[in-house]
Amino acid sequence: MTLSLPVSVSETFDPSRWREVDGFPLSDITYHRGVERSFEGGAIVSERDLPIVRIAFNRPEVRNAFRPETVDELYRALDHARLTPDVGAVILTGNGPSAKDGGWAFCSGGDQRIRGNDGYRYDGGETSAEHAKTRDTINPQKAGRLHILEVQRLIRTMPKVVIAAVSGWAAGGGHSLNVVCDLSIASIEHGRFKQTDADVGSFDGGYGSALLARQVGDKRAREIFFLAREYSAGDAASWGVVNEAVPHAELEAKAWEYAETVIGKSPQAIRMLKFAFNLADDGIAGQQVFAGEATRLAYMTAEAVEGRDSFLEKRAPDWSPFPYYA
Ligand SMILES: CC(C)(COP(=O)(O)OP(=O)(O)OC[C@H]1O[C@@H](n2cnc3c(N)ncnc32)[C@H](O)[C@@H]1OP(=O)(O)O)[C@@H](O)C(=O)NCCC(=O)NCCSC(=O)CCC(=O)c1ccccc1C(=O)O
Repeated sequence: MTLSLPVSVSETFDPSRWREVDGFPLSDITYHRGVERSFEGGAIVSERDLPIVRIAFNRPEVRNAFRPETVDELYRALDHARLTPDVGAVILTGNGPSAKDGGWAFCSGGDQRIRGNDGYRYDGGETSAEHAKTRDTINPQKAGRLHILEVQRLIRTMPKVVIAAVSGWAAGGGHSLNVVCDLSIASIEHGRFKQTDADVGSFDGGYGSALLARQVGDKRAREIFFLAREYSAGDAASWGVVNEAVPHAELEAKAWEYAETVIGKSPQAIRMLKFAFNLADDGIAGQQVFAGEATRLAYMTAEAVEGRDSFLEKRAPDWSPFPYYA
């Protein structure tokens, strides 16, 4: 097999770090796995997977707005990353710039052109031209969806660290996606933030507002939603909406650095910490996720093995070797 670099998908993308993930027919996002390569005379002689993936919105001409197909693809890629046991960190970003006007976006939320009364509508396939997709091209057979909220829950509950690399606009539902990611880095030149939900008659009354208030404080969160004013990457860093603002050219390298640091830690400790951070805010659902991991740990003990084996061997369990710790 000849090893080669992947096609570049964004000006911020470094093909030497990534390979395309096979088996995913994608149109609205891109999905790559981090690799370490060795070269001889300019040719790649070997390639080793690293525990990092890169998932990116790929609709730069509409500021990376999402339609139901985008959300389906995003969910599938994130879930694949969740289930891949040797992946520990996910970088979520937006490809760019727009070929139309050079603008950059992380994500501008739901695609307003195909918003119906019951949610966002699937494409009817009448046109493949991205810019011609309007409410007249939707598929009338398929119900509207608001399943970006399922993506939010997946990011929140996946036992891996999701790092937002905010390459441009984070607006509306894109603003909320940044909020729900575990860590965030924004481009100083192009990272711009605006919570436009109330401008277009939408409202993220879940993580997008509640977690934002945790991050920036209640008054500031209300300001961001009620006034819907644009704010900069610098503001976002000083308010706690992102961890750091860095020069655009360094954005993905910084995200990689964060991911590399995270995967240098104990997978179990990171998993337990992420779920512990979520627990109080997520109520019983958060407790369930944390307790699920605690159960996995318990299954690894001789005490739990004795419980299973005694059942299978049709005998009374012998708990005597196991102290009542205090
Ligand atoms: C993001 C902007 C501020 C960028 O402004 P600017 O740089 O001046 O670029 P524009 O010229 O406006 O845009 C370029 C081009 O892109 C098109 N476009 C941009 N955003 C969208 C979009 N969201 N949908 C469709 N098209 C978009 C724009 O029309 C231009 O196209 P041309 O053909 O070239 O003219 C600015 O673009 C902007 O404000 N965009 C809209 C932001 C917005 O309001 N988004 C929707 C918020 S509501 C939402 O996201 C709902 C999400 C959801 O599903 C949900 C469901 C249930 C509960 C909660 C949620 C949730 O909020 O998450």
